[in-house]
Order: sequence, then structure tokens, then C-alpha cells
Amino acid sequence: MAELTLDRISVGYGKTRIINGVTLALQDGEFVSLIGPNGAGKTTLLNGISGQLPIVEGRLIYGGVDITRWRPDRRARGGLGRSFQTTHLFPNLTALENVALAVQAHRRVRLRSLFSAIPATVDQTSRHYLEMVHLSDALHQTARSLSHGDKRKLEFAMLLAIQPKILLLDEPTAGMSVSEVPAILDLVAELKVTGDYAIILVEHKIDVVMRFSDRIAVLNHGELLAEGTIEDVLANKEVERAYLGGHHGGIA
Ligand SMILES: Nc1ncnc2c1ncn2[C@@H]1O[C@H](COP(=O)(O)OP(=O)(O)OP(=O)(O)O)[C@@H](O)[C@H]1O
Repeated sequence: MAELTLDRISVGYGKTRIINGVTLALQDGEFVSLIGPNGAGKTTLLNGISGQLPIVEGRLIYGGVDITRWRPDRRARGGLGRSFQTTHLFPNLTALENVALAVQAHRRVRLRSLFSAIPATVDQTSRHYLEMVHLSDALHQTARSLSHGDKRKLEFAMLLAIQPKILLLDEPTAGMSVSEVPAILDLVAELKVTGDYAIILVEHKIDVVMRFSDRIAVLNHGELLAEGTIEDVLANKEVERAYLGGHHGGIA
């Protein structure tokens, strides 16, 4: 059974529908890249899956359960982890405190306990996730003081703290300096190799897409234009036309 099935889903803002009837299945441990020209609806589709935007038509099935009407926090607790293009950290808290907060939120511990002392088990678990993202040296640094690349690593640690089964990664290297990109991509590679996560990656850089993807899905004007292996998709004339269609940014 597919881990996650998008069954003809439509997603929109208010009365404006951006995603129209997209069907896609993600298997256990599979890595699918979601590509498409600027404005195609990639982020909107991720928002529909994670629950930030409502699915106005169709069904979202996760592990055999219809989660179409679940709120975002319930989806996250159930194992749908979502990263964003911009950072979502508590700048004045340390790296350890940020992750502890995510661990506690996931365990539904009352958050005020964080500000007295981090319970030992939470502390240990938080350190584990920080180690996974290679931030053990920055435990006690405030999030504010971290480099952009390390902030992104910290977000990964917080994402892992909710023990996701599915990772929805929205351009994880967006806004990074060239020197910071490899470490983040290595992190994605390390997560992939565990086989513990099914991953949907939104990405413009074709070299990144080629490095990781088992399969590619192409969105255009809110609809699924093509789906298949890298070779299939790159040889698809409609995909080529969509990218060459004038004002859009191309596959980089
Ligand atoms: N808050 C919003 N309200 C209304 N429309 C929006 C909103 N956010 C995005 N849109 C519109 O939805 C469409 C799809 O945007 P989306 O950000 O999902 O595309 P994308 O494929 O992720 O683009 P990019 O590759 O540039 O990030 C665009 O036409 C955009 O203008």
C-alpha cells in the first residue's frame, strides 16, 4: 500500500483554486521530487498535504487512513513533517532549547517546563537529533547566532524530533550561500539512506533532483503534467515546453 496517496486533490487560497485534481502516490521510503516552473503550485501542493491550506476537493490517504480533514498539527503528530523555505526558529533560544521544544510539543508536554529545566529524557533526545544534523558543537548557541546553513540544520533537527515518516522538503537550500549548500544536501542524502523516510522534495536545481530522486513529478499551472523516472521526464516534450514557455524560470 502506498504510504501517501493524493487522490485527485485540489488546493487553493480562499476562492482561488491553485492545485487542480492532482493524483500522486508515494511509497514507503521513496524519494520523489516535485518540480515545475515558478508559480506552478509546488509550495501550495505541499501546504495542502501538510494541512496549511485546505484540500477543497479529493482525498489525502496516509497509511490507509483518510486524513483529508485532519488539522496540520494532527498530521504532523501522525508523521507528516514539513520544512519551509524560510526559517521557523525561536531566535533567542539555544539550539538545544529549540529542539527540546519540538520534542516536548510532539510528546504534548506542557511547554512552560522548558523554561525551568529541560527534563533529562528530552535533553538526551534533543541532543541525539542535533547530533544527527551535525550540530553537537552548537548546543548552547542561540538560534539567532547560527549561520544560515546551521539554522537550516537546526530546523531539520526539529523536524526529525516529531519522528516523521514522511518529509516534505521545500527547497531546503533556498537562500543559502554556495559554500553552505553541500552540507545540507549531504544531510538530505543521510536521511535518504536510512530508508526511514518517504520524501517529497520541491527543488529547482536539476542536479539536486537527479542526485536523489527515485521518481519525479512535474507540476504546471496547478496540474500534474508528467510523472516518472528522471529520463522519462527530461525526455518529455510537454515538460520542455512548460519550462521554455517564456517568462518562467527554467530548470537550473
Ligand atoms: N497567499 C496566497 N494567496 C493567493 N495566491 C497565492 C498565495 N501564495 C501563492 N499564491 C499563488 O499560487 C500560485 C502558485 O504558487 P506556489 O508558491 O505554490 O508556486 P511554486 O511552484 O511553489 O513557485 P516557486 O517555484 O516560484 O516557489 C502562484 O500563482 C501564486 O501567485
